[in-house]
Amino acid sequence: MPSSSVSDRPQVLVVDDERLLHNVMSRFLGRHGIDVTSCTSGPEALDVLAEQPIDLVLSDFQMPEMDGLELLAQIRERYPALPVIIITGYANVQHAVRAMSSGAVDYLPKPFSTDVLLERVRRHLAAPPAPPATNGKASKAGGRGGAGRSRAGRGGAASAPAFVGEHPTVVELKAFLPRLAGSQAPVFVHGESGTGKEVVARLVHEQSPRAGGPFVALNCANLPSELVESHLFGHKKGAFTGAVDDMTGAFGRADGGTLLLDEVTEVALPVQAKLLRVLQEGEFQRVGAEKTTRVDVRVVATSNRDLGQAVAEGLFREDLYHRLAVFPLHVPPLRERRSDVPLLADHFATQYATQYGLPEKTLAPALLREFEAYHWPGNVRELGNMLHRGVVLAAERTTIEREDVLNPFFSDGPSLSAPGWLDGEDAPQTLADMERVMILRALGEHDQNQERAAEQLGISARTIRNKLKRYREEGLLPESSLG
Ligand SMILES: Nc1ncnc2c1ncn2[C@@H]1O[C@H](COP(=O)(O)OP(=O)(O)OP(=O)(O)O)[C@@H](O)[C@H]1O
Repeated sequence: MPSSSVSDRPQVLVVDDERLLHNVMSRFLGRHGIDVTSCTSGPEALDVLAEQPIDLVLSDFQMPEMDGLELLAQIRERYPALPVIIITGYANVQHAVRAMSSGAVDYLPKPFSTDVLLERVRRHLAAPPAPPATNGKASKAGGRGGAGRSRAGRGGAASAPAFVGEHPTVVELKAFLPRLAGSQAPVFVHGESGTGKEVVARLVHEQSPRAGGPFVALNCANLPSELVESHLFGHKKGAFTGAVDDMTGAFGRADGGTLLLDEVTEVALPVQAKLLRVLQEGEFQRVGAEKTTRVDVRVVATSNRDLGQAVAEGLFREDLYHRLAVFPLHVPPLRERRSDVPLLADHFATQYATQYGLPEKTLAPALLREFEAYHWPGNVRELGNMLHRGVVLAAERTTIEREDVLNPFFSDGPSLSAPGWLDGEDAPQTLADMERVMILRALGEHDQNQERAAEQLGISARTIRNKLKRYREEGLLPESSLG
């Protein structure tokens, strides 16, 4: 069993009942400067954790004595900040979702390549194992100490964006990112405004070998047409009236890193030809320059238009489409992942309370229910804005009430009426679903007053009570809305 004799190397604990895997992992990770301690069961793992500092746990999901989830729960309790990666069966999305929602930082579907293993392990450790001077000491000093390593303190992770969400589509998207991030290929992120496309683009950068390089974002939709080229490629002094100095464009600034081209479909056709050239040849000409400039830039492009459709409409070059859409990703609208609303609401409540130095807050249960039924045309951005407002107006209170976010003075208040609530994948599929959504909405609108909600719906309050009881028994009400 490898020991922690080289104390400033990262220490990984592998828990798996397959011994063969131990040898492979410890030899492979050892060659990359990471020490591995292995054991074959959950109870043994807890003993190891009590005795020696560990920076990350890799545990199998299925084990005879104590399964990976049970071990995860024990670790969360004893060492809340210690990162745990769960190894799941191939394509077992349910296991993956359960692992992530139980607090695993990641999951690794079997079989995995050693490259993927190393990439995941490195990502979740405090810092890349090399150079050693930046790792070890600091990570050990701030190490477990009985409560695991601080997640926020893990190198790079503090500044890394978090794509909050546990809906299966979000879990799958997040699991897919590291696989494409390692390549050089362009990524195209499609999704409605405010769904988190830029967050995804930043994650691609953070998880790529370019993470140490610049991340430059350029919104192509906001640029005056005559300046698009300058902003993209830069210009020479005197290239046109107003070009009083040399200017480095976005491609130049992103050299060695990642360039986000937001709303790429808004770029005019002639400029699209130049974009194609940079993507194909890695070189471009600054406006007014004779020489070409070479750059090493990874492009992530986003749009809320369907690229294929933009091509069909003649707005977007087909060859550029094929260049960009090597990895086409779709970020679903929030109404198609409503189960993430409580989590996101919590995330923003904490974020803004911390920002303003206000007490921690939760949403009034009735308001949360309304949020869960709302169709969120502005997606996550809209939810974030509502919480920003709610936190500020709730001020010293610890509960955000309906009036805090839906004040009649606000242009979007006082109702979270949802004309589009029948749209989207999460929309009610059966009459029973629809009935449930309507009952919950009516209760939300009437401050949980069952008599008034019943009156609005033309049913008796007793029916509402009975239905609520059944929804609870069938687990159709989120925990958060039981209060
Ligand atoms: N899953 C998420 N977790 C945490 N914050 C999120 C998430 N998704 C979006 N946000 C936040 O919501 C806001 C909008 O996200 P973002 O700018 O990435 O959306 P977008 O799809 O790029 O929008 P647009 O198309 O309008 O540029 C940002 O403040 C972002 O940090």
